Amino acid sequence: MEAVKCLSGGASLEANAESVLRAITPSLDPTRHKGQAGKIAVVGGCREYTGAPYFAAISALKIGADLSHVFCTEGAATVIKSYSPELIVHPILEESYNISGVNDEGKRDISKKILSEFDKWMERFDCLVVGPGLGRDPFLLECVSKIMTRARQSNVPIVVDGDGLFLVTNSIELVSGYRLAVLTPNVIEYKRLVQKVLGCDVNDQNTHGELLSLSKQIGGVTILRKGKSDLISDGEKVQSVSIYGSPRRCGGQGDILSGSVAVFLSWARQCNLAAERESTISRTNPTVLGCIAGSALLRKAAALAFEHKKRSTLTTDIIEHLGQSLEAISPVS
Ligand SMILES: NC(=O)C1=CN([C@@H]2O[C@H](COP(=O)(O)OP(=O)(O)OC[C@H]3O[C@@H](n4cnc5c(N)ncnc54)[C@H](OP(=O)(O)O)[C@@H]3O)[C@@H](O)[C@H]2O)[C@@H](O)CC1
Ligand SMILES: Nc1ncnc2c1ncn2[C@@H]1O[C@H](COP(=O)(O)OP(=O)(O)OP(=O)(O)O)[C@@H](O)[C@H]1O
Ligand SMILES: [Mg+2]
Repeated sequence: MEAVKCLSGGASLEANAESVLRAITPSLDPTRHKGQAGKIAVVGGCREYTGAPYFAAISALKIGADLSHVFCTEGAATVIKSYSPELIVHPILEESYNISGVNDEGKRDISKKILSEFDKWMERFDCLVVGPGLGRDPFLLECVSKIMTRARQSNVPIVVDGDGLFLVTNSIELVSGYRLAVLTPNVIEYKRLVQKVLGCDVNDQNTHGELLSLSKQIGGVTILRKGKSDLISDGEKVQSVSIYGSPRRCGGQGDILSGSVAVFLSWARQCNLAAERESTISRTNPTVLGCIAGSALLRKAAALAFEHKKRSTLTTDIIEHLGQSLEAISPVS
């Protein structure tokens, strides 16, 4: 059966997400060492937000990544560490309010130090997630721009979400033409991107054409437009994931998605390299496969959590169902 079918024109076809999940999820081979199932880093976590980076990073582990790091501000680090001992937390980012008495030269030194701390780790990561709970502090965002540029130079894939999209929308050159970038905008983030990049308002009469144009205009980055159905495009075609999820719209579900996409795209890249037979999946862009798999798994976990918790379903309940949802599709043999 063809796992991924799609049309290149004005329509999208529902992706066969279960086949994608089965094809890219690696077996638990005893010869594999720690790290081979994925090393993910989330860049996010500031004075206001500690939940979002935690949701993204812990989701990556619950799906099956081996190591999950968080790069955040010092204040956020203690909080995130106390949520979970599983996460490796680096308190390296700085916000303006914390360095208000420092002159320009001092700020340049701090920025250099942040980058060199990050550099020690970067080449080890299979994917970065930039943005969950990052905040919008100008000094912090300037440092994160440099981190993204460095990741790009090293060909590390980047999933951009939340405040990372605020940064990228205002500095589109950070991702423009980078085929290993994935943008995961919600309704508002998508609207801002369309306005900035295409110079017009969102056109609900031409959803697919618009998504294709947006992706092409940014040089073929993959875009996952979140909504009632998730729409995914790398500028070649549009695919959708509409599996029934949950009617609860509690905050944090997008953060689960960004951590999940990071893991699945890393797996899809490994599996593409190893693929010998000419299947539809092996010919599909791994960033697109990662989006299809992440969207489908989140929706299945949300449906299961809702079955149990109904109106009181929270993001943490959905995270607890990620493993069970993946097991139902791709069981450990
Ligand atoms: N626990 C945590 O730490 C969490 C932290 N998070 C982090 O927060 C940061 C900012 O992210 P964000 O998504 O809140 O900001 P943004 O996109 O500017 O939206 C702001 C406003 O847009 C509106 N709005 C939203 N959806 C809409 C819709 N479908 N249709 C219509 N309107 C809609 C809505 O406006 P309102 O209804 O309040 O008028 C909303 O207030 C980011 O870093 C993220 O990672 C979150 O991940 C959550 C969990
Ligand atoms: N109207 C909807 N019906 C069904 N599922 C939806 C709907 N809107 C969003 N979703 C699902 O919830 C997931 C998160 O999308 P959402 O728009 O809530 O992201 P977000 O605003 O970035 O979330 P966060 O609060 O984490 O920032 C999407 O992958 C999508 O599958
Ligand atoms: Mg979000």
